[in-house]
Amino acid sequence: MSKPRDPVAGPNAPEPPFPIRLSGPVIKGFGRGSKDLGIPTANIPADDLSEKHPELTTGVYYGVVALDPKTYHHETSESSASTAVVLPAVLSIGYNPFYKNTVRSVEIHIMPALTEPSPTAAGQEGHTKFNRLPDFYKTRLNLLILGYIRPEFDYVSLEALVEDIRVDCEVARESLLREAYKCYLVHNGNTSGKVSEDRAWLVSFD
Ligand SMILES: Cc1cc2nc3c(=O)[nH]c(=O)nc-3n(C[C@H](O)[C@H](O)[C@H](O)COP(=O)(O)O)c2cc1C
Ligand SMILES: Nc1ncnc2c1ncn2[C@@H]1O[C@H](COP(=O)(O)OP(=O)(O)O)[C@@H](O)[C@H]1O
Ligand SMILES: [Mg+2]
Repeated sequence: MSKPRDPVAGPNAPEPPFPIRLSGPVIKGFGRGSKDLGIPTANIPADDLSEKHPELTTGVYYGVVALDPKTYHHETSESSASTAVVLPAVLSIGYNPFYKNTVRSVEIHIMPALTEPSPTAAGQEGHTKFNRLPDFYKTRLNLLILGYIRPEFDYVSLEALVEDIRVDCEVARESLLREAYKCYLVHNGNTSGKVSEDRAWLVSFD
């Protein structure tokens, strides 16, 4: 048996180089996320990543995302149609060693709001059902990466890869529930200037 993973990742407040801003239209990947793994990932272009963010090494990260409300309407949103909803996310940047890709990809799995029960919590009956939204290809996506979880690995089986991504979702969730991270997801009166600035960038789609 491998040893259990830490329930949270990274320091108690984001430290440089985080938060890192990434943005792009949602593009087609290899079509494996939903079909093979049952885990949809919104892919965004990775072309100018090494030039713009040389500090971003391959690996798994957590953060927060917003989708352009002009083309994506969140079903359960209480906000008006013109305000983007901010949701927690877990993402992988790299070559997916299990699939031996030759190009780097940025793939984001959007999780339910932290106020909702986690579909990926341990000890649930049967197969894990990962969060699924209506498709939003071509929609613009803004992402603030807030912390690093682990390197990318190769796996002995598809099941082992899926189980590690399930744990990544739980680690991301627990990490984002800390006050200095939660403030990116929910407004509270005393957010600092820098957090408000990053949040304003996150939900702006011109
Ligand atoms: C949180 C997260 C962690 C991941 N970790 C790994 C990993 O360690 N090794 C790997 O080969 N792929 C990893 N992946 C990538 C999956 O293999 C990938 O999402 C899948 O190949 C779907 O690709 P597609 O969008 O091109 O269809 C990870 C994906 C996510 C969302
Ligand atoms: N929770 C989610 N997180 C990310 N993408 C999702 C989610 N739910 C549905 N999607 C949709 O599924 C697509 C990704 O599915 P995936 O099987 O990874 O295909 P692809 O290989 O084209 O990226 C996204 O582009 C998006 O439109
Ligand atoms: Mg994908």
